[in-house]
Amino acid sequence: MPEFPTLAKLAEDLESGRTTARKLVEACIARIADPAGEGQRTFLHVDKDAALAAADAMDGLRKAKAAPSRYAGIPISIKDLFDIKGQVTRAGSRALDDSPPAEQDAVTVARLRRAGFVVIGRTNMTEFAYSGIGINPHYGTPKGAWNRAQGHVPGGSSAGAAVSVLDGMAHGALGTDTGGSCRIPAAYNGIVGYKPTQRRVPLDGSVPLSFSLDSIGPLARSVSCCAILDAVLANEPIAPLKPRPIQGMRLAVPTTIALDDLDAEVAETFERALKTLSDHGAIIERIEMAEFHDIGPMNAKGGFAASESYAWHRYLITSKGDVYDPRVSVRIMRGEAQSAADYIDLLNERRSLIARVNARIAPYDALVLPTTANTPPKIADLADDKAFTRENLRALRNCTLINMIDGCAISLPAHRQGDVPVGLMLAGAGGSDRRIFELAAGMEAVIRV
Ligand SMILES: NC(=O)CC[C@H](N)C(=O)O
Repeated sequence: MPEFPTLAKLAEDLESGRTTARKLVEACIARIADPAGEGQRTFLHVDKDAALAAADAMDGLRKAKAAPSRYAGIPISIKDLFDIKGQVTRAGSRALDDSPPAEQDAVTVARLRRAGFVVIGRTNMTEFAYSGIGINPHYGTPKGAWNRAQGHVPGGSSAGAAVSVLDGMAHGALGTDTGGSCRIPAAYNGIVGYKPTQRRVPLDGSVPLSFSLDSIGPLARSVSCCAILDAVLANEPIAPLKPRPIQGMRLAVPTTIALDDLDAEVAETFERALKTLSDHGAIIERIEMAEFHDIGPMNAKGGFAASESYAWHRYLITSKGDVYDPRVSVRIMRGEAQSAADYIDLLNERRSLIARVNARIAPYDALVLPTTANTPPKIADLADDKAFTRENLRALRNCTLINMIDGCAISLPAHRQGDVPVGLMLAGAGGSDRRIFELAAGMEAVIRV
């Protein structure tokens, strides 16, 4: 598989004139169009003319020394969940086909454009962002990085986002993460995915799954690529990332739930990464997190996603229910049975959970855990609903813990070159985004021995 450049390398090449925005966009479009590749299933829409026009505009500004940032002209992909002015937002569904085109860009899309990034197209996703697996029965499922001849899932819901970065069809991707949807596809494809503290990045102009948990984040090829995109999304200055030395990092491994039922490759890779970190001087403590036991019962009636998505879908699903993926509609309809009191209980229980977990993890720099319990399953093995449900839960379980505690987290590739991709997740309390980036930058190079 070819190694594609980081945003820093692309910025250097643009600055020195070794490449241009037009060349970058043309190369991405050619890769998307390659009939032997995954482009057809990765993108739901590519506006070639608009991307080329934006690229030429950035090349012009750079020549005039007026580029809006060092990254101006770099093509990025946008998950189909976001509004792009003039385009219909379908959220990976057919139920929104008759919707009018968006009148304006989502706030996050507008921020990326303001920094000069070029929108290359809309990426495929699981319908309405449900599931961590990445299967879409309406538009096809892009094959993930692992064992392409056999066809393994890309992870989801930001499935096309991850594959677009993996295959050089874009150099960064805009995704969303409600229960792992930036981190899972990143882990399954050997790239980096980031879930920010929810409140840092505005949700305006994106289709909600669960507005309490939805977070908007990047998928890209390195920690610093994600930090750059995250800064743009949060409307913060793009500050150079100072990697934290591993020596002296205080890391906690939650032994409750997070290490249950791991595939052998996940367990081995995780333990090897911990050993490497400890050899480099990290102080690693395995801690019980009894609070995590509360989360399963909290979600027994479908959790926030059921009531919040049901509120959004209830009219649409009455008229268009037949075109929904039944695996999605069955989960949305769980919201019908939740009462207002159930929902209020959930809000209160979550508030208490966040306070207790934050107190427990306060002495540590970060939590460290496997991003997913499983390695990417074969697409063909998930035709059976039971197998799908089981693997979906194993994909989502660890990531969801962090959405429930209103935290932030990054998934880093931890496997050896050539092995099945396995992600290592570093997570912190809400608001510790900068620290998580600095810690991740410090360990990124050494954990992939
Ligand atoms: N969008 C996501 O992050 C997936 C999360 C969602 N909790 C699901 O179960 O499908």
